[in-house]
Amino acid sequence: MRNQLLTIRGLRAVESAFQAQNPGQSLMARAGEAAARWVRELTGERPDPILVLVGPGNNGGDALVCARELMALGYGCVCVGQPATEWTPADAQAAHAAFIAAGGVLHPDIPETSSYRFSLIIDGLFGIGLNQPLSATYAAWVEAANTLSLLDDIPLLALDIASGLNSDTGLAQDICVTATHTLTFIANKPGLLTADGPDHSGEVQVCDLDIDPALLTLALDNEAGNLNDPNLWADDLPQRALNANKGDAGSAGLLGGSPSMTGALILAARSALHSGAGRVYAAALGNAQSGAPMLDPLQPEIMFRDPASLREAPLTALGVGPGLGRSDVSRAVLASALDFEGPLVLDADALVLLPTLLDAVQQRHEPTLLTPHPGEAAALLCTDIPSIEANRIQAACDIAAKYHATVVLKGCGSIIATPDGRWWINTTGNPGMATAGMGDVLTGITTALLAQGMAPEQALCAAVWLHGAAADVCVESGNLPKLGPLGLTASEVILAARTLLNALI
Ligand SMILES: NC(=O)C1=CN([C@@H]2O[C@H](COP(=O)(O)OP(=O)(O)OC[C@H]3O[C@@H](n4cnc5c(N)ncnc54)[C@H](O)[C@@H]3O)[C@@H](O)[C@H]2O)[C@@H](O)CC1
Ligand SMILES: [K+]
Repeated sequence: MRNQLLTIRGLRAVESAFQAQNPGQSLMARAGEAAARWVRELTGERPDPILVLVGPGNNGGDALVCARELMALGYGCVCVGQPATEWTPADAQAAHAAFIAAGGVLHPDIPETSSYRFSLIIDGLFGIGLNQPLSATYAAWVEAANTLSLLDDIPLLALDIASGLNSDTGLAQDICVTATHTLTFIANKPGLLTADGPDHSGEVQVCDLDIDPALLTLALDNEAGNLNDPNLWADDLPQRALNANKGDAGSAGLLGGSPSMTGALILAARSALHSGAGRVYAAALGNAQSGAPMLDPLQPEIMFRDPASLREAPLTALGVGPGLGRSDVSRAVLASALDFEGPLVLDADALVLLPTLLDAVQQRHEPTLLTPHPGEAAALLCTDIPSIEANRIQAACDIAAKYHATVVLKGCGSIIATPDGRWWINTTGNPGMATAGMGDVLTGITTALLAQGMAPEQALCAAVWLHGAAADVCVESGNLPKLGPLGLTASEVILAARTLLNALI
């Protein structure tokens, strides 16, 4: 259950099902109490006052329940918000009434803090009900909260989701809370994990409010996704029998490397080799006279072929695109690769050329996997990058459906999607990966796992997870030497991914 990612529609369905099954019980009380518990952990007993920002709906109700709990324990709370009106939702009205009855005061604005400091800020302005830009007053409170948190190093705890962040898409409004912690209710949400979400959510804890898991499963709609987690695919990772020979571990082919971009092909091939493929073949566009490599001196295990003869090798998976270029020759090579009767990974320039070969890719009988970054995704859907980033999950699902392919839309919170509309969000990885060659490494890992017999969905989820986790290992502060985020190289990620892969089998 903890791996499920619910859209707003799914969350509303769970809420309704809960209310139908448990009339009179308040999820808001559970949410507010859980928030107060985390505040106590974060601040310790009897700290300086806590600033509580209270919005007009149920998110504000959560904040008032939390404030009332804290006040009962002797905490000073400075609560800022508008009084309840006839339009305030019923649960939130009850929270307002109980707060006032307990002696609480709602301030119309954030008071001057020159004589004291806050120990923590609670963002209870908006949750999943946010459906328009923040008005001037709320925007001013958000900016003040962000500034106080940053300048005074104060924890900023968002209830459910940072105000200003879209729970489905992870898109932040121009003014949006930058939380250091988020306590999210019922289930995890895609908007916390992709696009702007991670930058605005801080440390995320999921509080399921003790909802019966069966009810959650029943109420799930077909839009729900999951976290990409090793439990989904670790059992499917390649195994080596004691009696194995290299033929049992598959043969990965990599095709690309036009004259000015041979490095991309070499990185992909090295990555496939270090991810367990029994044999790795690489073919660069051009010929020896035009400078195409026929040997990688640092990795002489890779067998180079020319593009025309690559398919004569006993390939069990083929990756096309790293350094492919966009020339007529590149397109012709790609068109011919679409006939490959085995799993095919398409990346980089192959993706940019693919819209002109739509029929051919749709008609493939064997699995196709696409690994676009947002720019390549825009080319695949004949749109622009902002349209892709506006709804990354939708974009990944649209590409998967259009090209009949298993897809990863790379970026912060990579989205893996299948043609039947299922999707996962990957949470490994870090900004150190924003460097040339990283995508080629992912192509190599994916092609190698497919070559060794993994199914497309599992292979892509595993490759994306390993790729990000390897980069995380490289930059983790406990691990010396610290290899990034600045200056992390794709080559270093290849080696770390090998270590993680072997730790998981
Ligand atoms: N309904 C339930 O069963 C539960 C709801 N919970 C809380 O309730 C939240 C959802 O509550 P609501 O649906 O009341 O929505 P919110 O509290 O997120 O938003 C309040 C209302 O403000 C209005 N609004 C949206 N954007 C605005 C803007 N920019 N400026 C001014 N007004 C705006 C909308 O009409 C919205 O309904 C969740 O995120 C969660 O925090 C929790 O208490 C758990 C249980
Ligand atoms: K909030």
